[in-house]
Amino acid sequence: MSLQLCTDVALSKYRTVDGSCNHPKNWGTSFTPVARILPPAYDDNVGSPRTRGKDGYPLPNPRTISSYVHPSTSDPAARTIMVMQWGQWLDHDITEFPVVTNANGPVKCCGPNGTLPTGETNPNCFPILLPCHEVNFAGSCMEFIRSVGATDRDGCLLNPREQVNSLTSFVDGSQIYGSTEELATRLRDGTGILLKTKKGFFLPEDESASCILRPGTNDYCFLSGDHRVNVQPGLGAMHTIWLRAHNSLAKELRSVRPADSNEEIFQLTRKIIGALQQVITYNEWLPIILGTEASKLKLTSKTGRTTLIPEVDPRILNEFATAAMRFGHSLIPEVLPIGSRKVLLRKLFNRPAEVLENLDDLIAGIAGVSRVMSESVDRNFVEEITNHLFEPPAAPKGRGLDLVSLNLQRGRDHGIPPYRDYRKVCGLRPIVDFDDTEALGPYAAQLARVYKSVDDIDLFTGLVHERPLRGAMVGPTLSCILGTQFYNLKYGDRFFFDTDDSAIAFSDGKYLVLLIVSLYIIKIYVLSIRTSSRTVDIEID
Ligand code: HEM
Ligand SMILES: [Ca+2]
Repeated sequence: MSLQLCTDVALSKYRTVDGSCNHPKNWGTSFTPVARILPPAYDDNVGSPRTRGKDGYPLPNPRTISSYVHPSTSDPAARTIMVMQWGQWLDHDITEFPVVTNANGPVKCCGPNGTLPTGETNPNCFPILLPCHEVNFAGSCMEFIRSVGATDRDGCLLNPREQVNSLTSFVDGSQIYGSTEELATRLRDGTGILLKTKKGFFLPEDESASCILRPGTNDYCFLSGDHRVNVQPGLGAMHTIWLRAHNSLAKELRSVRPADSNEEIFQLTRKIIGALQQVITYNEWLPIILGTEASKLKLTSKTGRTTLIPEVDPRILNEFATAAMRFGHSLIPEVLPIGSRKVLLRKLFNRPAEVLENLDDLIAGIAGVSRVMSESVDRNFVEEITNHLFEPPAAPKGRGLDLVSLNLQRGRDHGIPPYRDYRKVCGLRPIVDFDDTEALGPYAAQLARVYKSVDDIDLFTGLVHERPLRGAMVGPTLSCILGTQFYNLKYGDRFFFDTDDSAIAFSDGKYLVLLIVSLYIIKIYVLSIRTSSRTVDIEID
């Protein structure tokens, strides 16, 4: 986008599709490099993954860490599945690291049936070698390909290596509308005010996507503003709700504002829908995750107006996307309740069928009707994601993935320094040893089964070991990283929903209407985020 265009857009009331022209340095634009809290810790200081601990010995194998210190124990929280679901939905508005692909699509880094690769592989292959005696996976190799490295104008990798966020970092509903002009155009229908649907109510079809369809049915893979829409039906349900929300609001606005152009109606609707993402995230979700820290950091926005702080950098922090925000994987329940059924997640990955056939039951289940809850944020992750992630149907046993191993390997791929360093940045005291249960939580000693030194603990593993702060779901370092990111995404966003910038702001009357509409939506879909009191007897403290 040229400077000239940005100057024009600067006067506009509406966000660009790709997030450009929001920040003076164009930070937060899709397909640009992320920022970091700390410089990377690559083995060669340039871009090779971090694989060695402080004494030069190899770091423990990610799958060994996953098996030994992240057991699959269930520990439901006092929160409905919507707390998990909103987290994933929100994450898909703000972060996605594209991975390296080749001309035929995904790169294969392992041999057939999980055997070790033989011969030459793509230089970006970084597969997870499975430990001996692995019982849950067939073979000895789990697929993993490195994230795309950002390049300079000459096409050379940045030194040190940096990763790219393919989305607008702003909480702006880009998972609904797309983060590139090309996708945004593909998602709009011929009326000019609506988003494309199938039969008026469902997401349109993505013929190039691969998902699991039942033979002899009308199932199809979804197209949306974020391509991960098909990952699991709870997420597909959120995409469907917000697609419908856009279209019904646009029709309402059309009838009350006959003089406005179609473009004006579309953009106004998009602005309101984007604002609602922020209202729910900042006023409902973050206070649940961060407790009183959310108001201490001035993240909640219930009265008054937000003043932009131009020095605040709204880019996504690498540590946030590779480790901190992935705390949400600990919230994932074993089953999704759908009507009277409780369906194991392994049977739901990449299957759009439940969204197409049982949307209402799916939403009711996520909203807590069947009393299946999100899991607590802790070192435990359900087996559905540690032993059966994306397991192909009817394949021989052990062909899935382990999300915890992927998270750890991704952190090393990105050269993320160890947990210890982030305690320091967040003003916390150093870890003493593996008996330091105050720093590392009640299971500190078990970390010694895999790590040689407390200085080597991977950021992701350290963060989910922390004891939650009082009234919050997360511990101190996790709260610090999440808090910093969401502060930056509020005070560095020229279009934050309650901005005091009169060129952009909703008028006082409209601001009030916005809060009322959001309350209505929260009531229907998200109110259930709040403790569903009768089921709850577990205090997180
Ligand atoms: C059933 C639900 C979920 C599934 C199946 C899932 C699956 C995945 C997978 C496969 C990845 C990529 C791993 C890699 O190769 O690096 C990922 C990344 C991620 N997940 Fe999840 N996830 C789920 C829920 C959540 C939730 C609830 C949150 C947050 C509250 C979350 C936050 C993230 C983040 C921030 C990333 C990094 C995305 C990026 O920047 O590329 N996920 N997830
Ligand atoms: Ca976004």
